[in-house]
Amino acid sequence: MGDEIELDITNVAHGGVCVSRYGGRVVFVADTIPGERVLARVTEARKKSFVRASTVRVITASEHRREHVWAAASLDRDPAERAGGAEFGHIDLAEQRRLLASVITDSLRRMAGIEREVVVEAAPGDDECNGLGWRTRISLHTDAAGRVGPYAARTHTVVEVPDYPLAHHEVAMLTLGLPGTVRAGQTLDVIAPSASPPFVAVSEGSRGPQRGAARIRERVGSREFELSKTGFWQVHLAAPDVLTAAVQDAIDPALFDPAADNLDLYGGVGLLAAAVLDRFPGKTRITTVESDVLATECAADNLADSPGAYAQTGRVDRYLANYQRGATPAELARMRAATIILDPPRSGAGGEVCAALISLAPAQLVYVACDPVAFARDAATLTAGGYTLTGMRAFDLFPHTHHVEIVATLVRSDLLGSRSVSAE
Ligand SMILES: C[S@@+](CC[C@H](N)C(=O)[O-])C[C@H]1O[C@@H](n2cnc3c(N)ncnc32)[C@H](O)[C@@H]1O
Repeated sequence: MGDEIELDITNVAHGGVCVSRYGGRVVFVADTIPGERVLARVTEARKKSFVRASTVRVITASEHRREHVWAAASLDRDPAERAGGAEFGHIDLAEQRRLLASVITDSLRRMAGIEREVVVEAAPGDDECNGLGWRTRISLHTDAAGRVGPYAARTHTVVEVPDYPLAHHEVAMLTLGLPGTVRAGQTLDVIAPSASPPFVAVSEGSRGPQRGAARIRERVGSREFELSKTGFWQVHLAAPDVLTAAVQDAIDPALFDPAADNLDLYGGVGLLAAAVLDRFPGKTRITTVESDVLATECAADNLADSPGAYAQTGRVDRYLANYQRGATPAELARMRAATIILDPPRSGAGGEVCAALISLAPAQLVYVACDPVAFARDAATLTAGGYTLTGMRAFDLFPHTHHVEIVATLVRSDLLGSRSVSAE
């Protein structure tokens, strides 16, 4: 710990760090780029197999190195004081996307044995503003010394910063007038919805505020969605539109049966169910399954104009297990004809949910993933269980960070090339 060592950086790893080797051990190095030689300080050495380090000085710079978009996260600060949340901000945007693509490709090859190239696509408008101003939500924290700010990278240490260049301008404006009477251990969620006034929600602890009945509104195309004040919503300004269009494109229309038991798993307030209903208007049936009661109530209201839409509160694993236990032969047939959208949290759907999906055997899955490694693990299970990855796109919905969104189609392998599928 604390040693400074010279390292040749060979590769990018998942999590916004790069890889080097030193004395036979793998080193995960922050704030660098493959191809660079850097002086790095060891910040964690608890494990035998690897250590962590942060770049202190660049000895040989990559051609892709740029001045960091956020001075508070740059090499000018001591590693312990660098703001978290912009770990790729020193790399040009095109190279950031190539690195994200290689993490996706490598994960799929290594974990699922799937060879597939992918291009990480920019969100509309991001290239024009160098990937800044997209965050409609930020979480800040407070400490006993009276500091208010983000956590330093990979820590729970609050650091003060003079600006928030990734934040939407309404969020950035609000950070200038944060409540002056904060106490240690509070979280301040600064939020700029697209169809409600911006606001700050103050809560105790780092687990986010208690949700209340108060709602805000977000606009996506010609639709408006209600959600509880600090409920889940896509963070990038353009993400709801981008994901709506991507999910609509990802559904194979030849395999879509409006009368099937179509599902929007991890459905939140119904954004992706609405995408399905708008793509296949009329009598389409779809149920959102979401564990957050307030989000489900909002989903029911948001989808109320579609008679075939239903919102169910519950954990996805339990919902699928109950379905399997109680389904009639007709229901099982409607499930085999179904299109299932799933948009799980970062940890992915996991083995139990994938096993239930394999057993229920819906015609096609549209998997929206925010973690390439969790996605690759689930893709391995699903492809071993009778699905084929037929399409995959990736989107840079978190510029200057290591996060990336994947939208993939997995079709039941016996249906490949089918002209249509029906529950009848
Ligand atoms: C990535 S968000 C997606 C929400 C929605 N699809 C959207 O785009 O707005 C994941 C959602 O899954 C919910 N969730 C997390 N674990 C769950 C589980 N085991 N069962 C059901 N919902 C879950 C969260 O509350 C959250 O709303």
